[in-house]
Amino acid sequence: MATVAETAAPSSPFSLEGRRVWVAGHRGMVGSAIVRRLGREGCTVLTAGRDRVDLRRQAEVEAWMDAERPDVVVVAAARVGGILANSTRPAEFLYDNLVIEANVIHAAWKAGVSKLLFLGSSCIYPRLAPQPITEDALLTGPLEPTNQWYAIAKIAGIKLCQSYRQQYGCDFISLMPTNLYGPGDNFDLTSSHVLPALMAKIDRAKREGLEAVEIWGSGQPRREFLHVDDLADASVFLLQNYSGDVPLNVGVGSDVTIRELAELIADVVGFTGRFVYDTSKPDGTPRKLLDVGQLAGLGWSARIGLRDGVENAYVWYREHVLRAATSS
Ligand SMILES: NC(=O)C1=CN([C@@H]2O[C@H](COP(=O)(O)OP(=O)(O)OC[C@H]3O[C@@H](n4cnc5c(N)ncnc54)[C@H](OP(=O)(O)O)[C@@H]3O)[C@@H](O)[C@H]2O)C=CC1
Ligand SMILES: C[C@H]1O[C@H](OP(=O)(O)OP(=O)(O)OC[C@H]2O[C@@H](n3cnc4c(=O)[nH]c(N)nc43)[C@H](O)[C@@H]2O)[C@@H](O)[C@@H](O)C1=O
Repeated sequence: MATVAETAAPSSPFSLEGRRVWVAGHRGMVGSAIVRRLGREGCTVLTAGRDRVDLRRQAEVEAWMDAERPDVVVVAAARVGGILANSTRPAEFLYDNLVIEANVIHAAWKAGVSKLLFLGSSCIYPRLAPQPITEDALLTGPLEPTNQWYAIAKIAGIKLCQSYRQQYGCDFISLMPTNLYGPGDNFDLTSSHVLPALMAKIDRAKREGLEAVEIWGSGQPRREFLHVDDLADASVFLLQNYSGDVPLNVGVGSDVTIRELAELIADVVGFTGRFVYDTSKPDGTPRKLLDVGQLAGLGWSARIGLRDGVENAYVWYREHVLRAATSS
């Protein structure tokens, strides 16, 4: 297989300067990080909250696109959640994601958008894909049952980008980020991913003098964690430097067990108690380490190490989530 570096790097970078860039989902963790990062590119950032445009409504999406005429679209809006939300709300994760991405991608084609970036997820790959997972593992085996609904929707998003490229020549690209964390994360224990959930639980245990913190599952699954500011930087880099139909992996290239993650967070927070494993909760996929060779070949690598990133996220959590909770 030819690498993307051989086939898809444009001869000159796509300039964002002076462009109108719509970040759909700008209030989310990823969307807000991409808005912050675009602040350095000399473009006009366009945003519309759910109150203005419900992305599940095709007519609202097309009216917004007609009125605002973006040159570039970033699809960072989605129904997102951790293992529990994914497995208990399958209809929302499948329907919302299918409809949002179909509406935005189709409207972008109709409006003649020059470049579109679609965000997928590492959960699109087969549950037992060989590690580290290369991009060509897509659709080679069964999905992880806990998030198959979301994965199917994200695979459809990739195929939409590829089909509009093939039939209409649209420069629509897809990125597959690994598990993300950072400022703007969701700390609600019923819908969050593991890193913010453990940060909130461990911080509470420290403040309330609790002896133990509950961890779902066995603690043995491995996960790769990318700081959202690195993901935002990769997104801008790939808007400028990538024009291919391969959905590109974005990660750090190394992973940790959930137990190791909990120990790291405990060290950052200053919690010295125990962990208790609730094995009635699902482990999910045993491992999903991304192969980031194609991205490195194009010239981008992550910069924020896990400890530094967790420290940064913890500062944000204390300033924005805890402070808001204690002042209300
Ligand atoms: N978080 C992670 O670990 C990972 C995320 N990703 C991908 O990154 C992208 C962004 O995720 P993340 O920032 O974490 O998610 P968030 O939940 O933080 O943000 C999602 C955004 O989408 C908006 N949105 C959802 N539904 C609608 C709708 N019907 N109409 C308008 N806006 C809507 C939300 O609006 P509102 O604020 O009004 O709710 C919110 O701003 C997603 O595509 C996700 O799949 C990929 C891999 C890992
Ligand atoms: C990004 C990715 O995120 C999702 O996949 P996931 O990685 O399995 O999700 P997660 O972060 O919620 O869990 C990771 C691991 O951690 C364990 N775990 C321990 N204790 C807690 C805990 O307290 N909360 C959570 N959520 N998990 C916990 C948990 O049991 C699991 O073993 C996809 O659904 C999909 O949305 C997707 O794309």
